[in-house]
Amino acid sequence: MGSANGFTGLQVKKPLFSFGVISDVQYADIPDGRSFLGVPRYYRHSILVLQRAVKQWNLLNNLSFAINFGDIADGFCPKDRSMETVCKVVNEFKKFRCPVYHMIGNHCLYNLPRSELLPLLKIQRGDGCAYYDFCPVPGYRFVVLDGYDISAIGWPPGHPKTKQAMQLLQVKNPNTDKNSPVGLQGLDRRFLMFNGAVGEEQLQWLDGVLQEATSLKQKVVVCCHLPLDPGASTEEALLWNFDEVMEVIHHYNCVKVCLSGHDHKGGHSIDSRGIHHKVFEAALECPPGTDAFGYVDVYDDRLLLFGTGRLESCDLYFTH
Ligand SMILES: Nc1ccn([C@@H]2O[C@H](COP(=O)(O)OP(=O)(O)OC[C@H](O)CO)[C@@H](O)[C@H]2O)c(=O)n1
Repeated sequence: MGSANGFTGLQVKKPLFSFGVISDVQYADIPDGRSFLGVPRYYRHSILVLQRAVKQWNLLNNLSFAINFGDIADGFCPKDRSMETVCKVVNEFKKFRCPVYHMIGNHCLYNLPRSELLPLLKIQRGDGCAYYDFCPVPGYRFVVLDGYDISAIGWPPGHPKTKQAMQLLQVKNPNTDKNSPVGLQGLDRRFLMFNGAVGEEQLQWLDGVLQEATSLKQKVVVCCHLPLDPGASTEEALLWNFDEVMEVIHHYNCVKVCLSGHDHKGGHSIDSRGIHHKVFEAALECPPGTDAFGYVDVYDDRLLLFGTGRLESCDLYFTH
């Protein structure tokens, strides 16, 4: 049996399908810098990581699609170069021979408004939201959440969703700089302007999708730029209403794995109901010559993640 951890048995079973993964490319044509916490960021090198990812995915020749977990261009990109920068990264993804499913992150929204960003990423719902689902095979469904549905970034200033987000931040974060977690305790440290929430309509949509998946006996993989479990992520990176989303997910047995980005160091946990949460290591934080991308082999009872470089391989065996 195959294993992402390098252990192999006698029988090699073919996966049902496979897909590529990469997160937080955050490319910009600017000198290297550091995160707020001092972690080095290699803005020009990150697109080389993406190029090597696409090369690997094409060479493998057995992937059905790839998923980009968001933040394709960095917020420090000069605003008059945002469009060309986002297009440059999207064009690298287009060199992959199969479909690429994108999701939006905070840095995407620092660069472009939703009205310009979503058509480039081929997310075309028509209402400005960026959640959707797809079925690569009849037995599996992927749900892509819009973690910035309720957000202080990305919607126009007077938009009801901007107002809702600002009201929540006003209550939850007393700091003048709403990106600062200073003084916030424990899980409350997630109430930062660079995070967001899944809105009521999207929660109802998620509930409907999981109900349908259950009746069709489909296994579900939930994808979101923002992590959904405190065990897999720092508190500062969590979706504001991760608890409400997980309440919907835990109502059903169909969700086996949740995948995300945003917390650049990566992480893994198994939550109280046995669901795996994997946070992908960021392409942006790979020192020159190193990588962070991978691919996933999907079976009936597990996902095997094969990471390259800083993206850690792991076996995600379903517990139910
Ligand atoms: N403790 C912090 C962290 C960040 N900021 C400021 O918030 C803005 C966005 O931060 P940034 O690190 O660029 O966001 P990423 O999406 O790249 O990374 C995700 C986080 O690391 C998750 O933990 C930026 O203006 C920062 O300076 C802050 O004020 N205080």
